[in-house]
Amino acid sequence: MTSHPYNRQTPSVRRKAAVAVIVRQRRLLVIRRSQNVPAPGKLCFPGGGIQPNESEQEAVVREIAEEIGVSCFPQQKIWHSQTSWGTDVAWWAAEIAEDAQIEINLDEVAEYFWLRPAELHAHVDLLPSNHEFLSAWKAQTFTIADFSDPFARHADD
Ligand SMILES: Nc1nc2c([nH]c(=O)n2[C@H]2C[C@H](O)[C@@H](COP(=O)(O)OP(=O)(O)OP(=O)(O)O)O2)c(=O)[nH]1
Repeated sequence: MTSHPYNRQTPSVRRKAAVAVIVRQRRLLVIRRSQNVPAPGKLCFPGGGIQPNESEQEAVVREIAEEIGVSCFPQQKIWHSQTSWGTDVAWWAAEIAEDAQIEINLDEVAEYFWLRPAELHAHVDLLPSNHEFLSAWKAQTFTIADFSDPFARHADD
């Protein structure tokens, strides 16, 4: 048996998820998953499973409201992947208001951070599929508006 964090899911059930990539001042909004959810303690983006009859954008909006208590505005689908445990993940660039007050739902989220892509890439607790996302970004498989060279050192870093 493999030991990935989601291996208790039935392989024949293809699940879909949508996550929000939220950027502020060259940093990404990252959550640490609580102890009550699969992959406890891992770092990832806010997001989650898409419910039946829900669009990817609707799932992003709902999950971000549930997890971090803010309104979120999906802008563009930037990537799509399939995890090693068979979940289809849609990666959406999304915005929150500059003055949005983040209030995490402690049932699902232990804490949140704003991290540079390089810091996240090097983090030992990063969810493996998010590592793949960062590698694809680094390889310019996709781009994110106003953030063309995410791993370059910057004067403000
Ligand atoms: N939330 C989130 N899920 C991610 C990321 N990267 C990634 O591969 N996933 C995968 C893990 C899961 O297979 C799926 C959604 O996970 P989840 O556990 O957050 O979703 P959820 O709370 O809605 O779970 P459920 O209620 O649908 O069972 O997407 C990410 O950055 N954030």
